[in-house]
Amino acid sequence: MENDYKVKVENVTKEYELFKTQSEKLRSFFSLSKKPVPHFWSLMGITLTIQPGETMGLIGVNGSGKSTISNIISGIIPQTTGYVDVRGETSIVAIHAGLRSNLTGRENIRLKSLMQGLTNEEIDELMPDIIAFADIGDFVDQPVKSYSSGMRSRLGFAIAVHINPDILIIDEALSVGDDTFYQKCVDKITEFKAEGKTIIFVSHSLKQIEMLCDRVAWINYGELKMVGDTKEVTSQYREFTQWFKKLSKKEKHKFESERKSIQKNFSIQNYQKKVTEQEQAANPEAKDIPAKVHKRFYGSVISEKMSVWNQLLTWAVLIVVVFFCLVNVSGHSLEHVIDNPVSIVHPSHTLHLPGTE
Ligand SMILES: Nc1ncnc2c1ncn2[C@@H]1O[C@H](COP(=O)(O)OP(=O)(O)OP(=O)(O)O)[C@@H](O)[C@H]1O
Repeated sequence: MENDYKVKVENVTKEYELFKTQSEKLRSFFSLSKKPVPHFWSLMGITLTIQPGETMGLIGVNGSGKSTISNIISGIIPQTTGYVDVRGETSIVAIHAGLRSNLTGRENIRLKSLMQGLTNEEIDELMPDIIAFADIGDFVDQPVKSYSSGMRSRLGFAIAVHINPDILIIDEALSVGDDTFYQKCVDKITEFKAEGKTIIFVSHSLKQIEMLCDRVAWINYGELKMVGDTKEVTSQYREFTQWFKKLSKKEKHKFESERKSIQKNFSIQNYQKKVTEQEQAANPEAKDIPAKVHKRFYGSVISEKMSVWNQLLTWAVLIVVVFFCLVNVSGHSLEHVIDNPVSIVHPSHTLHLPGTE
């Protein structure tokens, strides 16, 4: 059914600005810098629907955008353009996301559970089960920064499956655990599937994908190359990877740099125009397609740059704060400074250092 979905992403893109320093990033945020910054489009228009109870696999070579789309769906990062509708609570298990390094395992369990809306009493009840599932011994009271990647994954997985999310997103988290833990996770995922939960499963292991997924989406250098039946998509992907492996080092490099160059030079305006034209061709009667496409592209996105109004407001607040600080330091009353503005730079009292007149 068209409307009976758990996750829907339409024409989703993600642009990164490749700043060299933090100050360059800050200057750009306040639109203070005119220096052009190289751009990279990690996603160039992904459209995907995931049904309730479905386990959707995400495959693709390194850097193709699997984690980016998973993070957008789980709300960790915003999309640059496009429509994202997620119906339910998500919980993501990823090697590099979700855990605070300076907090202990136990503190992370509490924090993540609180963020998921659980009460302290519910967390106290769940804590022993989560700790038992993670099976990381005394490390549970150590800061997460001291954990190995396998231990992080164990803890992340244990938390994610116990807080009972509607949508479980597993991003490469099974690849770092040992065999026993891997089996435990597979059993838990199978249990989740049997309960009718929705799962997004990112993996480089086609064996895992084939064992667990109902459908698979192949993300290829920021684009959705193929989506469909697990066997069909994995077989096409295998063909591609076998073809790629046979290339010489130079050919591989050429292929990858051509793809990356497309991602650097992607134009969101041209993409929007293309989508509009395609939809107009499919439905020539409809008059409002450009407006609908525009709304889908920009209707639910948060700008990562400050708008002109916000910039003006920020400057106004800053000026007022500085003014009041100066009035305070000058020692004059506000009325006095308003009547006599120059007095703001002539303090009402002079500091005398000890031993001086
Ligand atoms: N914060 C960022 N700033 C700049 N570029 C980024 C950032 N995060 C991701 N990228 C780029 O976006 C592209 C997609 O990254 P992503 O991590 O989504 O790929 P992936 O398919 O999950 O890769 P892998 O299989 O290696 O985990 C990569 O080229 C990556 O370098």
